[in-house]
Amino acid sequence: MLYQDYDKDDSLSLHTDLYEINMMYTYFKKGIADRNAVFEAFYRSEPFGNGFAIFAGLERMINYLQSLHFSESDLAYLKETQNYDDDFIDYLRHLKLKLSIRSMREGELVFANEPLVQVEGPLAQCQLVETAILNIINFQTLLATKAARIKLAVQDDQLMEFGSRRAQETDAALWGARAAFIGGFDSTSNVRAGKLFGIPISGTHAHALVEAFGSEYEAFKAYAKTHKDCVFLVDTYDTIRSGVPNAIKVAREMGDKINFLGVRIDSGDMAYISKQVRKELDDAGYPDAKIFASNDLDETTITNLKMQGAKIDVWGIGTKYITAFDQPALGAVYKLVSMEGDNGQMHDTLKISSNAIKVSTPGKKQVWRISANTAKKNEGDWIAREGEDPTRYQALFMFHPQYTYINKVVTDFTAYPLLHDIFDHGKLVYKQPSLRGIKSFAAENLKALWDEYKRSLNPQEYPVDLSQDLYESKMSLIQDIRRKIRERGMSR
Ligand SMILES: Nc1ncnc2c1ncn2[C@@H]1O[C@H](COP(=O)(O)OP(=O)(O)OP(=O)(O)O)[C@@H](O)[C@H]1O
Ligand SMILES: O=P(O)(O)OC[C@H]1O[C@H](OP(=O)(O)OP(=O)(O)O)[C@H](O)[C@@H]1O
Ligand SMILES: O=C(O)c1cccnc1
Repeated sequence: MLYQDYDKDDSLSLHTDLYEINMMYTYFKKGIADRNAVFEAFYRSEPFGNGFAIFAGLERMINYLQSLHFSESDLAYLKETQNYDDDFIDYLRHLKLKLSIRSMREGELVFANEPLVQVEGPLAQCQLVETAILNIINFQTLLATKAARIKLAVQDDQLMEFGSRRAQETDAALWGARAAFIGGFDSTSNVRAGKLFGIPISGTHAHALVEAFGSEYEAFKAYAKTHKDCVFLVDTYDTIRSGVPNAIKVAREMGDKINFLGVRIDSGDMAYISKQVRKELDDAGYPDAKIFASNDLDETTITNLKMQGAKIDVWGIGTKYITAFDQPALGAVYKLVSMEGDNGQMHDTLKISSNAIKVSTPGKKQVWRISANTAKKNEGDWIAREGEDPTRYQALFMFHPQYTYINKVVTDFTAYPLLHDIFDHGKLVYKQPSLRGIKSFAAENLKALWDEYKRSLNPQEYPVDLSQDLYESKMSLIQDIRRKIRERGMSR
């Protein structure tokens, strides 16, 4: 197939790893494809050494799941390349989403080892959607978290997202712009993201404009005559000697005909230069003109520049945001936690590993956020078996699932569940809030988090605890499996 034949790319159902369809085939042939199963997606450690993550990706996940079907061209391709029998191809032809899905809401604060998405339904369908779900939430959650880190560094300054040219292809630029907005950016330079998602778009101009006119004065003047809002890029030749004086000259000449919003610097020592530029603008009578800065910035450089007293008002962030430069993957996984057996009963499943952190927690679960009523801050999250309700306790015993001697009793608390129903047996039952709603939800959530979990360097570990019942059932399942392995003589 050539790129031109991409009109045949008429569904996202093959956006999965081959092994998922191979497993579906086995389940189908062995008659267990429609057995009920529960999978949960979670990640194992906070990205960027952060103290929290911001969940994102639900919008795209919903779109993907709603349109899930195998097109005739998908089926023809599978038939041509794989040795599947016709009855399986026919089964895929008639596949209709039957899954029940619960998920964190976009903009929710989430933490390592808690289920972010829970998929329940026919085993084969649960398996099919693994790759796309992980693909979507891994990227978008990682990026929304990176955005939140950058937002915490700039505090109340304005943040512009400039990443498209450096993103890992077009989808990443688009959904990365959306995740940036959720995490705290004010605007994006990506016009399509503006059109599709309603994110405010904004931009200045590039060095090319100055080079095209051959002089800063000519370029700024031409721009000013064609635009009301003007930010001039002043570092093409010499920021202090030529860029800023030319910007001021044009601003004076144009007077009220333009809004002289400020100047952008894109190179050099930004602490030193911004202070100089601030003085020039103030002395020229433009104290409200803002200083925009860009050039490989991230939360670390921003924090450092602020420490140096840089006079920067607006931050343009591209490469290091959109590529999640310091940690390019979140590493969320998708694990089977419960499965219908031959007797029709559901039983917990578990993946054991010699690495303690990789031992999954069995059973279908709910995550409860425990919030202290007086402080109005989160005490921690409490993962419980489905049906357990912490609100029935006056005092809640919370303990670290690995170091159980780290524990506390919480009284006077409010508990609320974080996993929400999205699909019920294939039917969408969730109404997505507006993107602005999601953005303010994220900001509100961050207010309920103690500062100790929000600092960018070595934050405190937020408590993600298991209920006593869940802890005990996990321990007893581990013992059971170990015993069975020993009895079968498979262990050393
Ligand atoms: N005062 C400062 N303190 C810390 N980092 C800074 C400071 N000023 C600039 N930076 C950062 O230093 C890095 C290196 O900038 P560099 O010197 O390579 O840019 P430049 O050479 O001036 O510009 P370019 O090569 O893009 O034309 C950039 O990530 C920039 O954001
Ligand atoms: O540095 P980022 O965080 O990625 O922000 C986006 C960069 O894109 C533009 O530069 P361009 O791509 O034209 O190249 P330049 O950096 O060499 O000027 C802009 O001037 C920023 O420097
Ligand atoms: O508008 C800008 O200044 C901009 C947009 C994208 C990349 N760099 C800068």
